[in-house]
Amino acid sequence: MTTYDIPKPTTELDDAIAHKINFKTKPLGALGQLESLAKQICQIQQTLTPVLTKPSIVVFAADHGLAKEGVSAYPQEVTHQMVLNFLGGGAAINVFSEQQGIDLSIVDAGVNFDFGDSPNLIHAKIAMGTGNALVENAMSKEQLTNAINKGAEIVRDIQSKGSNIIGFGEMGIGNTSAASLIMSHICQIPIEKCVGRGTGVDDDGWQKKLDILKQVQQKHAHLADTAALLQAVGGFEITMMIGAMLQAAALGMVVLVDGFISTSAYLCAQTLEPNIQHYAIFCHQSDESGHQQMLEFIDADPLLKMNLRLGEGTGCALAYPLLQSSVDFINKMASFESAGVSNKD
Ligand SMILES: O=C(O)c1ccc[n+]([C@@H]2O[C@H](COP(=O)([O-])O)[C@@H](O)[C@H]2O)c1
Ligand SMILES: Cc1cc2nc[nH]c2cc1C
Repeated sequence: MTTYDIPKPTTELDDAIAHKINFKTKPLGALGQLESLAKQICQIQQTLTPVLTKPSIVVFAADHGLAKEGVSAYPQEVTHQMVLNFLGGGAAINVFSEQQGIDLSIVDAGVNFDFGDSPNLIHAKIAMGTGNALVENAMSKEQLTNAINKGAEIVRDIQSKGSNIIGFGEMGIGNTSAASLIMSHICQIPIEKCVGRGTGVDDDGWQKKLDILKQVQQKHAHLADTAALLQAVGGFEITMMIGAMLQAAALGMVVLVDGFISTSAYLCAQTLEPNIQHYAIFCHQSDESGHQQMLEFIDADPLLKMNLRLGEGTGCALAYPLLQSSVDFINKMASFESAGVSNKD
């Protein structure tokens, strides 16, 4: 599997960054998490004057063979119907990204539908959905490689148009099942702690989902590495997102991670290239029950906790103004010296 050379940002500017933040006109540390965010963005961009240019959100969409086992509260055709909704401008992510001035692209990574051309649609279909992981591998090795490479190519294109910050969203009926299986394997947490209600299955639906995912785990009991895991149970949107996240970090972009599924892709990316952690910002803690433990596993400090469980990159769009505030305060706030305010001794 292709991997990317992601440099650890140098620590050369760390003292100057800390000094700049600490001497703003505020009690020491009083801007809380906004300060660590500003520091991280300065480190990523290796500057004391960071900028966010052409913020972008990419929604990767795909269908899952496992959906036919009844692991979701909604039917599989909702995946393509929601893609049409994204293209028509009517989904939550359309509303929030427009509100924040964020460019939105929708990627057909493997939806079971033939879309025509549309200004915001990127055609990257690997297949009309994955194989049913209960009975076969979700994807072939070649499909895995193609998905990773395509994700990277999409990000290179977005970066070449001037973007230095990119949010990763997704849409795919059944994809909380794939994400739970990924989480269980990488975090070594029993599957019952990783399975949540997704789009809203009831108690019986949750039990059925758990039973099926246990059977999937038995079917794919021996997985050599992350590539084998993705081949066995991954989704095309999740896999393409991994290639995209790795490429974004390799290009020195700010990587915005959304909810449960987006973080499962990040888990794989971090397993492949641990240095991606320096570039990633975790936008929110989803209401999906496993997300908290997933975030704890990677020691992430999410910006928002709003009981969202939508996906689509909505958490990225909602968190974006906080990133803008962190960049603005470090660039625009007066220092004790420039404003003539007395500092503590
Ligand atoms: O982002 C999240 O944390 C999140 C949590 C629960 C559900 N979702 C969305 O719901 C869909 C998957 O749910 P399900 O029940 O079909 O597995 C998929 O389109 C996701 O974008 C997203
Ligand atoms: C309607 C609907 C919208 C979504 N957006 C992301 N996942 C979704 C799942 C459903 C069911």
